[in-house]
Amino acid sequence: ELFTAISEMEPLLETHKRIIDDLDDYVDKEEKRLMTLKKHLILYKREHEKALEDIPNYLGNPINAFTLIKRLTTDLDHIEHSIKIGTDYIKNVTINYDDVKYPSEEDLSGAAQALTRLQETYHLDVKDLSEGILNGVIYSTPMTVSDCYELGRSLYNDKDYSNALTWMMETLRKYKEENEPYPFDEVDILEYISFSHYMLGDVRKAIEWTKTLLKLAPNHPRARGNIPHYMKEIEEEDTKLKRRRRGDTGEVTKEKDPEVVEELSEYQKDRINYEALCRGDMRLPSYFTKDLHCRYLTENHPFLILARVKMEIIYLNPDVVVFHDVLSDDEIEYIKTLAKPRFKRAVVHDPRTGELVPANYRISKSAWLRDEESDVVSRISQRVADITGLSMDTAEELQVVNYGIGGHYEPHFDFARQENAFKKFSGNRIATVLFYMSEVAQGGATVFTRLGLSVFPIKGAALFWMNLHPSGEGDISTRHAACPVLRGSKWVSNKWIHQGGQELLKPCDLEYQDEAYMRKIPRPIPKTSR
Ligand SMILES: O=C(O)CCC(=O)C(=O)O
Ligand SMILES: [Fe+2]
Repeated sequence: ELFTAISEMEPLLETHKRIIDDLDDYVDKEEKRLMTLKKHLILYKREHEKALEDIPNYLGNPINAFTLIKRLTTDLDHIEHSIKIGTDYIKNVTINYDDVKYPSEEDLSGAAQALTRLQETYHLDVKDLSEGILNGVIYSTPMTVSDCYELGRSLYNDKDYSNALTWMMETLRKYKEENEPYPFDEVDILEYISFSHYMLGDVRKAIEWTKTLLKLAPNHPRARGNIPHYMKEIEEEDTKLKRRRRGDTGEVTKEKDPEVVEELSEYQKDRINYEALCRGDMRLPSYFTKDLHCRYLTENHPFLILARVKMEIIYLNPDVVVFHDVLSDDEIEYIKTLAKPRFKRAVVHDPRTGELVPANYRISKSAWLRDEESDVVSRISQRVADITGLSMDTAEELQVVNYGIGGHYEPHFDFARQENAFKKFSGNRIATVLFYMSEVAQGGATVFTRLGLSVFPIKGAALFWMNLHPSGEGDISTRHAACPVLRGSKWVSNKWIHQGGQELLKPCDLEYQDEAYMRKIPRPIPKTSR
């Protein structure tokens, strides 16, 4: 898949350029050929009109007689030849090359889902989006009618009927404004609209739109066939409703399981927080933020006395810290270059099978880098050890990540909740160091859904937090996510530190963590006006 990482999309621009050059050449040749044909045609028409004015006189002129015959013999051969060259040329034109990269249907569907994810998370207006407007600013060329149609179609095929409907309505709006030929027409758009309504359970709307369709195409076989089918469904629904009102449904109504409802609303709450945090629509109360501060980190390692690290405490209990300027631009470029050729689509643990599988809720590409393969990688590991005061003996390799269009990682814990999930490692993931290797033009924040904390990437900085309580139990308040990238390309790398080897070392500010149990986590305040 190319859509899962921006860096993988670069070769597509080369493909695009090649198609542009060849099409340019083709159109040029065709235009010249057609110009010649057109010139002949104009001449013929003019001559013919002249001839019709006075036929005997016209044909009586020997020159006219000759040119007419010529036109119908040799000229005709030339013209036929010219048309034939055209068709041969058309036949031989190829814009499908074997040696370049192409996106697949899966990429199209991934990119379509990414667009709707951005639309939903960042509350984007569909009309603005299709006109290429983001937050009131023009940021790309408007989408064409056919772009909107393909997007709607792809969403429909992915069974996302609600978004398919939104985009088909937008397609219809644009279609009516423009007057150009497309490989689809209004009837096709209307069919998607009515079907989407039907799939969403709104049969009445489905009928309404099918009737609009039938006005344009009275003999449309599917539409005609659907009307009685829809009518029957409405009738059945009405009788069911009447029976239910009379109380003679014969259905056994099950008691709702209160726990299931509870679980769902917890998830929904998390979801609402997640999206609001991604938009930067939450803030922490001032009684809490007043204790946050910046300082130089000089403890943990003698090296730090010489090269002090700028430390910004952005959350207390559990402590979330940003270390500034810990990676240089050169190191970042080096790491990116090393990782790129090894990129694979990020996978997650399937709790049912225990296998690693790609998932829609984690869209990115990543690669793992070992300390032994480069001085830069081992130097970074050493830096993590110096800064955190933790042992790297049992840490994972450096994971380099690039997010694609709308790339994200939905709320999760970095620690494992199953005993055997990290069997290769010594213990659970005690701490995370998340290096930001790029800024992100818009979106792409790291957010902590239970803390109400949004962190927007700063190139060269690292985010650090402990995933486990001192007891070794997972700290559920560390639930976090990577927000969808709205504009730009997001690069990060993860260094996950494990429990093994930390026994004798004192993790950073552990006293604070002990105190944490006593303190209540403040609830973030939603920003009322944006
Ligand atoms: O990219 C981010 O901001 C967070 C990534 C993350 O949480 C992870 O990879 O586990
Ligand atoms: Fe994470």
